[in-house]
Amino acid sequence: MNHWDQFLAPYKQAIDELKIKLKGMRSQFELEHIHSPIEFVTGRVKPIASILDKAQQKNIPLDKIESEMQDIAGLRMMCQFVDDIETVVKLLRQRNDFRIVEERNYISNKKQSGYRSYHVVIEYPVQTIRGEKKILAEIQIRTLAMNFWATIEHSLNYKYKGQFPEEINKRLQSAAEAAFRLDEEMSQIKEEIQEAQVYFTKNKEAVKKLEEKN
Ligand SMILES: Nc1nc2c(ncn2[C@@H]2O[C@H](COP(=O)(O)OP(=O)(O)OP(=O)(O)O)[C@@H](O)[C@H]2O)c(=O)[nH]1
Ligand SMILES: Nc1ncnc2c1ncn2[C@@H]1O[C@H](COP(=O)(O)OP(=O)(O)OP(=O)(O)O)[C@@H](O)[C@H]1O
Repeated sequence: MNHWDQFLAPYKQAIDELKIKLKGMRSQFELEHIHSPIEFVTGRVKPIASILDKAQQKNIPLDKIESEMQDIAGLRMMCQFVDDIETVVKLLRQRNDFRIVEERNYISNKKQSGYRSYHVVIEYPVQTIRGEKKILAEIQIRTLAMNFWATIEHSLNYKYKGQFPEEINKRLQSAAEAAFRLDEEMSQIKEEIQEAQVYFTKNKEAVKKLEEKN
């Protein structure tokens, strides 16, 4: 096994386990027919090239990566409404399978780029054949609109390496503003949307039961 495979193994295990656990939270809401504050969950282990780039940019020596790079294991929890983010954060704070080491609120303090999200850094214990290993993981909690903007901006960042032409910069700022307004509009009609979703889920279940009968 090469050095990187060995180093990344507990991070991969943590992502696999946490994806199941966080998706499990959504299933529990569905089972009880209550609006789930979690729409979907994704996770990834940071690519090696990206770990090395970041270590170089932030002057992190290789033997400090483990303790200083918080996003080698990264998860994202997407929500329909801004209010749901707080609900999700509260649910994370209640859990006892990891410890929260830091929270960063880029919703009340949006970044200069226009980026909005709530970040929770956790210390997660991975059980290995050589005993327990605690690793850091970053959970980003955001609405679908915040995620849309961040995904597009991330791709453009990759292309322009952070140096956007003025025109693109302006468009990104106005798109961030539009995403913010979209979140506000959706919050205004939240109740209506949720009622429609419950109605839709119940209808879907009734059809399924009928199909099973026939
Ligand atoms: N698309 C996009 N994503 C961002 C932006 N800022 C932060 N992120 C995401 O959030 C992660 C880092 O979160 P931060 O809380 O800013 O972490 P940090 O250690 O202060 O800064 P980094 O050096 O960016 O890791 C990044 O790896 C991205 O996934 C942004 O302006 N645009
Ligand atoms: N917490 C996360 N959960 C899920 N996916 C993520 C998370 N963080 C980043 N990603 C995604 O993983 C892929 C690789 O990301 P990478 O780590 O190179 O980017 P980044 O997070 O912007 O990194 P950096 O902090 O080094 O700028 C990208 O598609 C990115 O959107």
